[in-house]
Amino acid sequence: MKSWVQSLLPHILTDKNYKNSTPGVGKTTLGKELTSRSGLKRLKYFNMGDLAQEGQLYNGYDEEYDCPILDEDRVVDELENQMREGGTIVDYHGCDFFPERWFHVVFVLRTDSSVLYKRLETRGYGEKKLKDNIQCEIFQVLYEEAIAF
Ligand SMILES: Nc1ncnc2c1ncn2[C@@H]1O[C@H](COP(=O)(O)OP(=O)(O)O)[C@@H](O)[C@H]1O
Repeated sequence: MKSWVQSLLPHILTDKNYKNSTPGVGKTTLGKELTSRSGLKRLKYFNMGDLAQEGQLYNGYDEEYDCPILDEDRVVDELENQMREGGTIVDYHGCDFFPERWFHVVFVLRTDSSVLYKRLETRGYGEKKLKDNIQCEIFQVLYEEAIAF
């Protein structure tokens, strides 16, 4: 994934597995809701942001966007065994560095730009990060990425 896109977006839904979208569109909310409603054959939920933080799966820091840079190879290594089992929802903003064989379906969540703006503002995003994320949503960057996946 291009680093500027990676830094813009904090989180993909991946039985084989689901996920893909701009921050603030509702991936975490929906992912957890799906997991809680999945009954006895319960789906597993992985939030890539949390996973990366727990394992410190970073290979640098992006000063411009004030966020750590994900070490994609280590993330793939970390998830490989879990993904082989299936039944997993992966919550992340992009999908292009994940092996295609991991997923049955990728969902791209979308939110009206004005709603998204307020949500990201509430998160305390700086002006540049806020503006770039909104532009990313308007220009459908992650949607296009998912289509090409
Ligand atoms: N369907 C929805 N309707 C209204 N608010 C929502 C909905 N989904 C999420 N939200 C709210 O939007 C904010 C961002 O949701 P979140 O799930 O954290 O997004 P993401 O994981 O994509 O960053 C949260 O405050 C959440 O409560």
